[in-house]
Amino acid sequence: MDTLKNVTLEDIQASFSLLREMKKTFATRGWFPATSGNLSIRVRPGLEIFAITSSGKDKSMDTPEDFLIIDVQGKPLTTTALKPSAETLIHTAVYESIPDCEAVFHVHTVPNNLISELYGDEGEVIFKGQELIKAFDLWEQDASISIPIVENFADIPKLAAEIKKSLKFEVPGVLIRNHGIYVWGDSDFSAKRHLEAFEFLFNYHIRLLSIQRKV
Ligand SMILES: CSC[C@@H](O)[C@@H](O)C(=O)COP(=O)(O)O
Ligand SMILES: [Zn+2]
Repeated sequence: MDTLKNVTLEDIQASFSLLREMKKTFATRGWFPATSGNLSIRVRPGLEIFAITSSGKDKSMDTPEDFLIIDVQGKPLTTTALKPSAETLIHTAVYESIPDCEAVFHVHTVPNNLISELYGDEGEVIFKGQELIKAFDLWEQDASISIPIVENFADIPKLAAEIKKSLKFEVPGVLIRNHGIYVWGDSDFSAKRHLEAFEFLFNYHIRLLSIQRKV
């Protein structure tokens, strides 16, 4: 098991400041309504030590209590009164399933909730014919991407197991019905790129449907 001895204080501070910047950027976009959302990153490549947002905080505020360090079981690795995100097991499920995963981001937005509800019965939503699909490293002319949608179980271990079962190696995201999206990447940069691309596709699709008066 990886312990805190494997990382330096600088590693931890760097991961906290990276999460702080990301949190600020997403909060400015209104992606953390009502304390929702959570973010994590691997503190050092190859180690199962992660920085994650603490539970129940207003993610648009910047405080000294916003982040803590956990292991791959989701247990805090420091003595702290802070609680890791209530959805920590989803983060650890993704890190366990995707070997090169370095960052996992979760946001609740109206477009991602609408898409998850519109296509929830199908268990997936497929996008094609959009330039932004290239953000997922899909470069072919008729590339398409299918994003899995899972039901929103209140029981987090069950939800995490469901996500683990549904996630696809080549698609860096899963929608949870009427809840939000989890995305990841092999760096914080690519996880952010994936999240922005997903949200663009969702926004576009909802707006197109409403212009066409289909919703
Ligand atoms: C009203 S906040 C929604 C939460 O239940 C949850 O879905 C969420 O995203 C934030 O939980 P958190 O424990 O703060 O990480
Ligand atoms: Zn959530």
